[in-house]
Amino acid sequence: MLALPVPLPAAAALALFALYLLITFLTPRHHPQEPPLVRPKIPYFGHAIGIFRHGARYYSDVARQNPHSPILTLPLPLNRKLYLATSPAVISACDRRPKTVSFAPYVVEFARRILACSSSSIHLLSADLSRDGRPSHAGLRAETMAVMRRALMPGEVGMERVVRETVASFGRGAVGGVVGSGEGVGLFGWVRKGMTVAATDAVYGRGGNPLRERGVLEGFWDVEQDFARLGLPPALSAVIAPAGSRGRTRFFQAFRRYYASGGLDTASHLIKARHAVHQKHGVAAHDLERFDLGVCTALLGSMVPALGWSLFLLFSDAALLKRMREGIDAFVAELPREEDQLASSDGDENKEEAVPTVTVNVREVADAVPLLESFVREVLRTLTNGTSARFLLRDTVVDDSGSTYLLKKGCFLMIPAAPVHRDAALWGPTAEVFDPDRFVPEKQQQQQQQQQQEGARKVPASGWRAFGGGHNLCPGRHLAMREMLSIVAMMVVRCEIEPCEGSWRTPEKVSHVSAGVVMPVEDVRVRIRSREGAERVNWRFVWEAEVGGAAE
Ligand code: HEM
Repeated sequence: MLALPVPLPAAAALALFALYLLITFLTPRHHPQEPPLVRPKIPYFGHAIGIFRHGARYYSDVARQNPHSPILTLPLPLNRKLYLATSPAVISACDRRPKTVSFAPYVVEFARRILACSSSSIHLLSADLSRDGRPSHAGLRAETMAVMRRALMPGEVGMERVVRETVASFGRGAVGGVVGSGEGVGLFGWVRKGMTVAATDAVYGRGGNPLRERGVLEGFWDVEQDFARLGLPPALSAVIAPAGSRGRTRFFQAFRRYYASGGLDTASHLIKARHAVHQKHGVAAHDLERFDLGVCTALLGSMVPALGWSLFLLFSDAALLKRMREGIDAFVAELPREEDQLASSDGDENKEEAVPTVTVNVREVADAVPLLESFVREVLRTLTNGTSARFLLRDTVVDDSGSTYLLKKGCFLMIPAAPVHRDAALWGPTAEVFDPDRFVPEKQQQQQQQQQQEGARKVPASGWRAFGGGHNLCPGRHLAMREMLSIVAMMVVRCEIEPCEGSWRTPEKVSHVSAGVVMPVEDVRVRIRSREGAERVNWRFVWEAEVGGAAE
């Protein structure tokens, strides 16, 4: 019999020792000045598994379990480290250092893994980070963001048009489609389809909108669902995320046809301005369609669940709906009705009747009914699960109430919004409660006075982070708020939403990497019908000075 050179228990011990050495070697060292270390429950891999499985919710859970420090260190496999910042002071300190606490490396990784861009585009994006880590102001990424920020500024004609067309299209397509049919629909699925079509029609042009091609809309949402898995190497992601991989390919093909067939001619200023920057920097033709996956993710990823939850939380709360309706109905009742439009009545061409046109300026509604904006802000406060992701390009020191923390070059930094939004030290004892009146000015004043009397801290601007913060603060925030306020106001005026089951049931929530707002695990079956008297009106919901805009 062949004798083993080493007895079995000794070999096992040796192997374990080698593994221990390997893990020790690959476990990052912790400097005493760095934020306190949180060891994972499953040695070595624990945090990585948690992040992969639970996304942003994992950060909130770790923060909740470790309330003693405003910033924490999470060791990751392969010698990597992630800092988790949760206090407004540390967060503001990080936000103030965009050159060293940078988002740019994530953009490069996103383009490489999710958009699967060619090496030439990766090179162009990487050029935004010069050798010493300072972002360049003339690179592809910096210029693209600059034109996007400009195009999405309040008051920009293009931006106003996008809001108006999105709201009108949602009214025409989504509301017009279900009202009167009497059929049950899944509320969140209905919002998803209606908003995807409406928002992309407004941005890419209705005629050539690639999201209207068969299967592309569904494919896009499969990509969002499989987002984390699509970041793996393509051969692997095709196996473990087949729906997302197919959806991504279908999306790219549809956008390739869009550019090839001159779809850009009818696009919004936002898309045309981005395209001009791409041309200027020589982005390869086959990468154009890939960057649009990034645009659609930003445009819809958070907006769709946020709108779905807004409608759910409003229509499932009879008392809240009543208060909202009283305010908005009173405002709308005062508006002039233009009786000059004739419409044929229900297919009978000989019988025509006058249909009044009512133009509702939602900015004025929001001024007259502060509950509307307060409600939407509270939806975002309580259901946001977004995370500002950053990368340390140099060693940096940040402080909080006299304590200083060293953040090392090459580490990740995550700023999840949820722990800040649920911090009782900022929001008071009702921090965890959904309070639609929280942001109504009178209530805010009362709260501030009370906080002053109790010597408590005022909620700082960085305490509400639904749209992130600092240099990378969401440039679509005005668009998003205007569209949400307009669509909520329109639904209040025009529709009734009732649960098919007889009573409302709140769905469980899950967080997805690509969405800044939690998603429902299951949809809620509802019936949507027109409010009595609302169907024979030609409604126009506009924002601010666009009273001359196109009617539905
Ligand atoms: C309710 C809807 C929305 C929410 C909650 C939301 C939230 C966010 C958050 C949390 C970030 C990351 C900010 C950071 O890193 O600190 C972000 C970034 C971004 N958002 Fe939004 N967003 C919404 C709608 C939109 C819309 C409609 C657009 C329009 C295109 C948009 C475009 C962008 C872009 C381009 C970025 C990247 C900014 C950069 O790289 O500097 N977002 N958004």
